[in-house]
Amino acid sequence: MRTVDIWTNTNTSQLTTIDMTVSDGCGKTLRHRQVQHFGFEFEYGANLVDPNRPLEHRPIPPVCLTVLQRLVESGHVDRLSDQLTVNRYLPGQGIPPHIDSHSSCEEQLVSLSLSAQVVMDFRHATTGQQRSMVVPRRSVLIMSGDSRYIWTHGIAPRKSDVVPVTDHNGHQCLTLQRRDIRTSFTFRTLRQTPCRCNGTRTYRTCNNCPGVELTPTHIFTCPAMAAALQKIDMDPEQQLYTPKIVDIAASVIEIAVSIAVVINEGAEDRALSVVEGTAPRLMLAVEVTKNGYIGVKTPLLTADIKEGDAEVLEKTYVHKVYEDIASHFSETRHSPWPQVAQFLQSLPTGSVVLDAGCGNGKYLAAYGTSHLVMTGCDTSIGLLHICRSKGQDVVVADTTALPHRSDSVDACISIAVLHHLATQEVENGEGCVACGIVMVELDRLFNVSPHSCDPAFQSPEHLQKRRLQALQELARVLRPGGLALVYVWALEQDGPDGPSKYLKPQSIADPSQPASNTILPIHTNRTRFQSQDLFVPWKSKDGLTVHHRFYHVFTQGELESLVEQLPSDFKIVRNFYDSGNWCVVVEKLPSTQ
Ligand SMILES: O=C(O)CCC(=O)C(=O)O
Ligand SMILES: [Fe+2]
Repeated sequence: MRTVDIWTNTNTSQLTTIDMTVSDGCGKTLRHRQVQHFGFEFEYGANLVDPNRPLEHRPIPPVCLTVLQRLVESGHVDRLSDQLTVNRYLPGQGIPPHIDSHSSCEEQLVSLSLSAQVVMDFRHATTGQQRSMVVPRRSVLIMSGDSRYIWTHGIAPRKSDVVPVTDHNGHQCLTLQRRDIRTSFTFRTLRQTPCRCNGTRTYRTCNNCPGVELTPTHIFTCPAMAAALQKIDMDPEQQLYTPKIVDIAASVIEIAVSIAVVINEGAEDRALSVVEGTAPRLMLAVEVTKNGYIGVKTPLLTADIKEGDAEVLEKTYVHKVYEDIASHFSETRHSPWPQVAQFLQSLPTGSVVLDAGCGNGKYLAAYGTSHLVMTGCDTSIGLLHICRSKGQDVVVADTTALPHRSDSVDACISIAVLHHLATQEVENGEGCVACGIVMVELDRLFNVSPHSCDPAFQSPEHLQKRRLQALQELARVLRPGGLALVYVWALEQDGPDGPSKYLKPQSIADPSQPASNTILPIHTNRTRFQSQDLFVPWKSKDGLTVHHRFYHVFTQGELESLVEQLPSDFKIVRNFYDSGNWCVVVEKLPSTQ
């Protein structure tokens, strides 16, 4: 795969002549994006081009062919196309993973990107290998060979992408970049020569229904699927789409062969619509490989990703990572921190205590706490399994939306949780100062109204919103007179007793400037933090995979200023620094009524 820049000396303004209005049946507003076809219609649902139905009144605009001609002349593309699809994506929209039909279209696919960059995800249909690639604005992506036939391509429906960048010190970092409206031009050529794949790519026959092809539609109507789910005591419409999907997928697939989405030959729009009708959160993708074999199973995050940057960061770089590393992480988390244990030990006998973000439950059974009634919650199913195996009382819950009743617990602890909550404060160097959205000239040419940033995004309250929300939830569930202990990781790793144990003995202060807000640096473990928002790497046990966890490390006073935003019946009774963490004990004042 190569990306090619062809824009130098090209008059891109001519492309404004492309009419995106949805007027004559060739344009469509799909759930995911707006689409316009030229030359022939590419029928996304059926994944085919009908060669007998040319769009006579809608030929490919000459200006588009001129651009393509340049690519032919430069030897990048082998011929001019006869079919063009223009896709326009708003931030939050995408295209499901798919392989464009090869029975209808020749091998080479050309996709021209205007307006804004996006991250495109590729996945190898047989090995499951995944690659994400930034497709720059004003670039041409040419797919042929394996990238055309064996790798699926897709754009996740979200409002921002995490992309690799190099900071001013030459360090590799990841940065969160908001998406902007993007328009792509996909050129296809109707098939005239036999496909190289020799027709091996067919749907597999359903194990349950002899002679019936396992198309996406069939998967959702096959009685075997419902029966298989029943066998493992699952309601197909409800529980299938829970975070548990990762654990249960393997056993279900053994029984039913296939559940959920088949990504195949562009029939994905249909498959996904079936799923989205019933799936608010997670879905399972089953890929059909080149040989019609149903293989890779992948949990995909869907709807929630659209909600905003903070959720993207937390879901991808906190929740998913803890899910992936749960057992290894748990092995490294044994000893309760002494001051947390002391706090628990000091509580009156019979106190009901909530550990919000309990991880592997190390405080739920800490030494000297048998006089307490402990309950925990976390987002990681893997870690909660570990708690359950120890007989601990836990539920799945996000700390920003606790399921517990108001005024219901005598005390709560939130240890090393708030610093995983992201906000929208990550900025981009260009464009709007508050959110980094950059308007580029082509958007205006396409008649899109200029970006105007929501002023609410700029207020300090907004920037702290999710961390404050978590504190508010602790405050809500606490009974009047109850106490909450909160620990967050400190930016400052040098306390009154010298450098924290986290730092390597030889670690020296980094002389470089703190990284600007535009990038989220990848932190070097056991060194001092250079930035408040960062990714902290976690190496898998075999050393082969590095996961990145998002952190917002707190500066001195930041936690207190959050607590001060709680209603006036909350009072800080103690604030202190403990081994690289900022800590507060907060009391919900007894009711005066
Ligand atoms: O927007 C893009 O670049 C990809 C479009 C695409 O994959 C398609 O139309 O089949
Ligand atoms: Fe495609």
